[in-house]
Amino acid sequence: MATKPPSVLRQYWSLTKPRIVALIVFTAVIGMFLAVPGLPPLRQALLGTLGIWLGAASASAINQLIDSRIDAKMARTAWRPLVAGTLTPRQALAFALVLAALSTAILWWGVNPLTAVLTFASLIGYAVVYTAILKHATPQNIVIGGIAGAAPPALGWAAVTGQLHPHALLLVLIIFVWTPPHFWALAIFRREDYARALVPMLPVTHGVEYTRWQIVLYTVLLLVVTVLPWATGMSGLFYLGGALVLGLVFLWYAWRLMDPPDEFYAMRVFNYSIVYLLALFAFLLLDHWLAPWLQPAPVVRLLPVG
Ligand code: HEM
Ligand SMILES: CC(C)=CCC/C(C)=C/CC/C(C)=C/COP(=O)(O)OP(=O)(O)O
Repeated sequence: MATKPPSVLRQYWSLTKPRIVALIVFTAVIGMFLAVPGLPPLRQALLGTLGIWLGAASASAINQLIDSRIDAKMARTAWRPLVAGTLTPRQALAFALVLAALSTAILWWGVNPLTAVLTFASLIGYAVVYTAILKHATPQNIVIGGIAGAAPPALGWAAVTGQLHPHALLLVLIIFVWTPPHFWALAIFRREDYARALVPMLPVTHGVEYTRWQIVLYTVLLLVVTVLPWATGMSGLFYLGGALVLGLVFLWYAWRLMDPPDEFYAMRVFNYSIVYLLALFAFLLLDHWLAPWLQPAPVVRLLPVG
């Protein structure tokens, strides 16, 4: 019996890289919650989430449109709708433009112009600067391009406060430093794909051994950077404990990758990177909510009467 082809709706859905965008939106939502005590204003939070999600989804669709020729050469991406021909480039472009316009309109009029501008800049940063230029120009492509993927917590923060606070930039810094170990672990496993598609990813240009060292170095840096929310007074000891445990496990994974038990081990490191970021941001939020209860009780001074 022939299997039914996936519906058109599903094709458009996959154009938005839904699982990656889900984690991106999750970090934006945490940014919103951390920006204010208690709950963020409902309208800004809902419209902000929708606008950021549409912006990231549009960027992903443009990325697939620009990349369709290299996606065709890679086993991991050869099934994508623009490669398989189940969607035409014209359909993908129209879809991406509608999402980008909706994102900008919702954020500009429903949230604030700052969030609209920053989200649009992230969209261009990923869809154009990273995909069309950096990806083919330098093995540092994902380090520089990582700024766009790291921006969402600041977008969420700006959505509910109308400002960019240094604490929001700290969250951006964390994702920025997380991106190289996240991606290079996958790139080690998929290096033949990238070599075939002539994309200068680090394991192709500098070899696997060098890339493993870079992963270890960035993971150490990540451990240091994740202490900063506690060191600057943004988060408490509950967060710090979680960040240190998660970070040390990441470091252990990265260190084992230097001499891996099998060739699939790099994918285990990659999968852990995703669990790591989810859990780290969950710790930030829980710590933020638990703070009033975890604060040491104020010392009551008994003043002598009279
Ligand atoms: C320049 C920055 C980044 C690069 C180059 C990158 C690269 C990749 C690649 C190549 C994949 C595999 C996708 C697939 O097979 O379809 C992936 C998966 C993933 N990435 Fe990233 N990524 C980046 C940033 C981010 C950011 C900022 C997040 C979220 C905050 C993220 C979350 C994820 C998730 C959740 C997956 C798993 C998707 C799934 O299981 O289907 N990535 N990434
Ligand atoms: C507006 C906004 C918040 C934008 C966020 C930008 C965004 C969606 C970043 C994700 C980064 C990412 C998935 C890179 C992988 O692209 P790739 O081309 O290297 O991966 P591929 O080979 O799987 O296509």
